[in-house]
Amino acid sequence: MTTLTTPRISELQLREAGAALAFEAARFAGNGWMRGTAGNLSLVLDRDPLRLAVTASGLDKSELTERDVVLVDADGKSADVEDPRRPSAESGLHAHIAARTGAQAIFHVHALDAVIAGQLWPEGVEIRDLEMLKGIGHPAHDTTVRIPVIANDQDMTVEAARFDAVYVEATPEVPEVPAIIVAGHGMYAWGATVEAARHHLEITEWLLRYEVGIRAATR
Ligand SMILES: CSC[C@@H](O)[C@@H](O)C(=O)COP(=O)(O)O
Ligand SMILES: [Zn+2]
Repeated sequence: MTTLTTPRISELQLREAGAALAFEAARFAGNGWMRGTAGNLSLVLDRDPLRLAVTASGLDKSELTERDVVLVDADGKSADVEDPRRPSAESGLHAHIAARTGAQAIFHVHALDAVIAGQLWPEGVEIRDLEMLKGIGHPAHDTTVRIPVIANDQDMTVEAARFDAVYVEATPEVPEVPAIIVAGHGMYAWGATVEAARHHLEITEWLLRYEVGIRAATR
């Protein structure tokens, strides 16, 4: 059995996280958002110190099993000395989003509409007057919600800094926007539970699909 460097996290916890993430990945792959090896998913298992289960790198995301996760630390580095597998190349940004937002689940997919939206609106995608906005915690009317866009980089410390430059924390009046687009790459969404992160991902993708579609239809 693997000896985890964080004794509070058991092999069973890691497997359960792996099973939950494999289930979500199969669903998202079915939507065409995780083609081939694209995308990665994570779940926070401990806060102090921060530990996440993140999908292992380079795997076909449509056929993950409960074993296909790696335990990582706050820098996105493997926290399991005995696990030879590489965690997702984007683990560092997952860990940063978990730390910065307090989210428990962070999902990254290569949804095509997110990439097109990031190209069309590099300053952020402004959305208003759609009922589906309520699905990411915002009013359907009389307010404009901006999905932030950051540039792509292979260095996750660069991406983390770009995240901080656009992320707006919730206030008592205005909730956070639980999603971000990475230009030329894909999108991230997060939430307090696996289900909340999934809902935020699916609803944001719908909103982006609408914006891209209405733009094409009215040109
Ligand atoms: C077509 S895979 C592109 C990868 O570089 C990356 O962006 C990605 O989403 C998957 O990386 P991974 O390291 O497997 O988690
Ligand atoms: Zn990616």
